[in-house]
Amino acid sequence: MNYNIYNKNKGIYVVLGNFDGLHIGHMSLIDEAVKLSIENNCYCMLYSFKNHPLKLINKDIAPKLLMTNTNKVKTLQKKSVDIIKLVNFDETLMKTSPEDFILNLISEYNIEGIIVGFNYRFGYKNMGTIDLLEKLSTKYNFMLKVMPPCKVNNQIVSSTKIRNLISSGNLEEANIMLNRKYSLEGIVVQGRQIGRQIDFPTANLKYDKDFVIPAIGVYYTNVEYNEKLYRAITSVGNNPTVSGNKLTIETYILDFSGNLYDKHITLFFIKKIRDEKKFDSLDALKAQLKKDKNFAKSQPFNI
Ligand SMILES: Cc1cc2nc3c(=O)[nH]c(=O)nc-3n(C[C@H](O)[C@H](O)[C@H](O)COP(=O)(O)O)c2cc1C
Ligand SMILES: Nc1ncnc2c1ncn2[C@@H]1O[C@H](COP(=O)(O)OP(=O)(O)OP(=O)(O)O)[C@@H](O)[C@H]1O
Repeated sequence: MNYNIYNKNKGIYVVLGNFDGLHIGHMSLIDEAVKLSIENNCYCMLYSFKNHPLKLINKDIAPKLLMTNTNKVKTLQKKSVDIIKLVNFDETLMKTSPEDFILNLISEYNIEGIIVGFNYRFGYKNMGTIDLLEKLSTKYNFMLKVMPPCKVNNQIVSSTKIRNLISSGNLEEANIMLNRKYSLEGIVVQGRQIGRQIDFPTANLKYDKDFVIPAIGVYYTNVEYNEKLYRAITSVGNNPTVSGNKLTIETYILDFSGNLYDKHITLFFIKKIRDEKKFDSLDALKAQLKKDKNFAKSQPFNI
């Protein structure tokens, strides 16, 4: 991770972009960079930002995120990316012109090649285009590879598209574009303890509001706790039956008993089962939960 420990005489193939979610489009760039670096006895580097640029530029329209930096780094390490550089997107960086952005990069690192996607934009006000990057590659003598759009069902995969799919409850399609199951993680906190009265104790997730929350509804999920995986059903909702007044993410874990308060869990969202409903009684809710549980039992582990 630390460039200082690398051999500065060895060249670097670098991928540039935001990379929120590391979806299959992002991965096509990363796979290409890994391949080129191996073929040319160079390093492979991902150069990106710690914080989403829009958080600084206009925080009102900054998107909710798909992935933590910790998980991003873990995934990239598994992919054999040698150098992962996540820089702070600050005022100075924001005001850097497209040419200076590239100049800074090639003066700091021994860049052999740059790999970007077909729609990559860079520098102040996103003024840098692929056309400009091509000119700069000749001027400053680096190789440039522009990857074609990666599509699913004829739709171009993007972080924005995936965020919209998740927040509208289409986890199955989002998961195809991510090539993994969308997950949220956090600590389990106390709820109102109504669940246990109807034999469905639930783990209430203390979720981080910076990340994309799936649409209100009930989901088949898998839960990772203590390095073990369980089938589960998760409600994302306001719990109208018990007059809830805030959005909670509550999970009933099959084949599990024990105290989860203050414990860390990861929820993998696999598919939406149904919409949230206001039931006339707790018994009616319980009857529905039994059905949801039976559905989960019939599903394979899926992460
Ligand atoms: C899989 C699952 C599905 C649920 N579906 C609904 C629902 O459709 N309508 C509703 O009002 N509450 C629903 N709930 C929420 C329950 O009302 C809630 O879990 C229960 O009140 C327990 O809350 P507590 O953890 O605060 O004790 C669901 C909970 C789970 C785990
Ligand atoms: N579907 C795709 N196919 C090929 N390259 C892609 C694809 N999506 C993004 N890229 C490339 O990956 C890099 C990172 O892009 P970026 O993080 O902006 O992705 P994005 O998914 O398009 O995000 P957003 O939806 O926020 O615009 C860029 O070089 C971009 O061109």
